[in-house]
Amino acid sequence: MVRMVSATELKPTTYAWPVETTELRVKAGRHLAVNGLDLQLGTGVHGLLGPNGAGKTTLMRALSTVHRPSGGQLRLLGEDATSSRVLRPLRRRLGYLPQHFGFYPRFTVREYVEYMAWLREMPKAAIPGAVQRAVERVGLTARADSRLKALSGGMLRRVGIAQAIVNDPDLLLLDEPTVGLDPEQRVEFRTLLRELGTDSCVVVSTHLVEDVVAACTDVVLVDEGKLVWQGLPAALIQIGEQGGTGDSPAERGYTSLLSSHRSAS
Ligand SMILES: Nc1ncnc2c1ncn2[C@@H]1O[C@H](COP(=O)(O)OP(=O)(O)OP(=O)(O)O)[C@@H](O)[C@H]1O
Repeated sequence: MVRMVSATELKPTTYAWPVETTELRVKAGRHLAVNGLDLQLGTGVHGLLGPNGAGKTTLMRALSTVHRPSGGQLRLLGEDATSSRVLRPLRRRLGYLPQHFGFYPRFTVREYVEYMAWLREMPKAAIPGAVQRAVERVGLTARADSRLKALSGGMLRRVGIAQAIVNDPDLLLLDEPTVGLDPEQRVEFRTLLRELGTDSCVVVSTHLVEDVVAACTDVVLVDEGKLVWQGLPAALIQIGEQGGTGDSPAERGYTSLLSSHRSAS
């Protein structure tokens, strides 16, 4: 089959990093949950790790443009994401699965993903095919016409992933996407992540270090709203081979990096 290549795909990329933050500060309520974060993320799958309260969800909300930073710089896909002028075209190129996403229980899977495609201002004629592809990619073809209220928690999470990828985003943000997925689905999801990361920037927030090692090209560790460490999964494993607590080298690498960061600060 011959695929049509759009003008957008042929346009040269004029930015070095799909995500670039400098001294980024973002509030959650009155709390400065992201507190001076410097980060550069390229094409690939970035696993965002950190303990409870580290600021991962707040960062994801800022990257998705839902939450406006209170200071510092945020550049997304080459645009200054703090400028309201660029938000609308920028949002068409983003995909976001929030930690808790709202939905209308009486919508079917297909109707919901269609609705999200429409909100992202996709061309009308492209929507039915894009919805079908997204639903197939998350393994929900057989349930495409089921109402959301009839789905299990893991299936709903997969619907959330489908709506996030329906517009083939250049920047895809997934906040704890594997919560509630059964082991078989998690393995399939890792394959999907690897595919998505070949030509876009994917940021996945998770507590599952093994998912990061299996599917990510880059590890980003944050604590108290700051960057603690960034590197290859293999480097995390290597650190874990020298010490730390946990059931796998990657987990030991994670705990070891966090404890040396905490004792240094
Ligand atoms: N609405 C709010 N008001 C005040 N503080 C908040 C609010 N939301 C989050 N916080 C605080 O901001 C910090 C970062 O929260 P955030 O949810 O971003 O962390 P997280 O890394 O996603 O945590 P988890 O792994 O538990 O999901 C925490 O200390 C949290 O208590």
